Amino acid sequence: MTENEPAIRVRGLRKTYGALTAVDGIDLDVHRGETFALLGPNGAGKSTTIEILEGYRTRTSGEVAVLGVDPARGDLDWKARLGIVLQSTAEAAQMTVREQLAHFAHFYPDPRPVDEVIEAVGLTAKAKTRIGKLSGGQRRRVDVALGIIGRPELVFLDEPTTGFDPEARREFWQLIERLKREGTTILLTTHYLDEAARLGDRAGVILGGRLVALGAIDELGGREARVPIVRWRDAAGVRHEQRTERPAELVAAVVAAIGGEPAELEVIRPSLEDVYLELVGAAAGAESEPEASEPPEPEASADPEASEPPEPEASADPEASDIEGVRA
Ligand SMILES: Nc1ncnc2c1ncn2[C@@H]1O[C@H](COP(=O)(O)OP(=O)(O)OP(=O)(O)O)[C@@H](O)[C@H]1O
Repeated sequence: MTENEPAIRVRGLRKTYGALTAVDGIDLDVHRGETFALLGPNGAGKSTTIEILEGYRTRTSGEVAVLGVDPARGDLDWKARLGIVLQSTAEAAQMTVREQLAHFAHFYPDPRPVDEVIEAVGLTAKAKTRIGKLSGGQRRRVDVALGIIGRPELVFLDEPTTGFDPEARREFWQLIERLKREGTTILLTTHYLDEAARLGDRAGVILGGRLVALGAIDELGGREARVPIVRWRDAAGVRHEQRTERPAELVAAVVAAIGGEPAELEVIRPSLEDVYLELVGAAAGAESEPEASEPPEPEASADPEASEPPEPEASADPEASDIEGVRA
């Protein structure tokens, strides 16, 4: 792959499981060295997308290149350039943390030192503990450690901090920031919007298998969505709310008008979470309305089944069950 080629290039990606369309025509580039957050509610199609990129799932149609390689044809050398943290991983319960990491380090040409990785995920005190005896959050840290032990160019993190306590999440953020500084490309899915905002350079929101918003973290949803809101209560007790690009000016004017401190004054800058919830809410509202762009209308055909045309590739799916393949 060339310098300018994105780390991940996706065009028209579709995935159906029998009659269900889980991914419905996604176009996406993730640039080298960037941290991209893929956001969306449960069942939106994030894991399906990520697992296709990792080579763990076949796609129904579309083009995909990950580090210049089609994941459907990725060999072990290609896999060794990736770091993968799946949503859940079955580790060897009988092995200690250090044994497990040392075992996986052997699969890679230039692994990170085992103890350095153990420290980076905050498991130094548990290095000699059997994995079966770790807490859920501690096991998740082992998953993350396994994902980065091979010094990957590109890391896939599928809900990496689920089950972490707040302190562990902060430590994890520091670890990701370190990977970013080293130039690692990161594709992250998370339900924690503060995490996406803190770590992500850009984000995409996926809903019903479609990418409905894409952009820099602080621009997602458009400029309008980010305009600060000023709220206060006037001397008569009436509540006011106003959106303005110049909140300080407005507050100064209100103070001057009231002749003192306004009651219950708040200046709010909508967060990524506010914008995300608005996007998801708007899409849910639009879904209940008829879509002009998506025929057929009832009168378009005499065929009662014409509203759900069977698609050639949507028939028997050989992998409609579980993830195939193993970690590199
Ligand atoms: N192996 C499978 N067989 C059949 N349907 C599947 C399979 N895997 C996922 N699906 C369906 O595809 C859709 C997308 O699922 P996916 O796991 O990609 O969503 P997600 O966005 O990752 O959700 P979550 O946030 O809950 O992890 C869902 O409706 C899910 O039920």
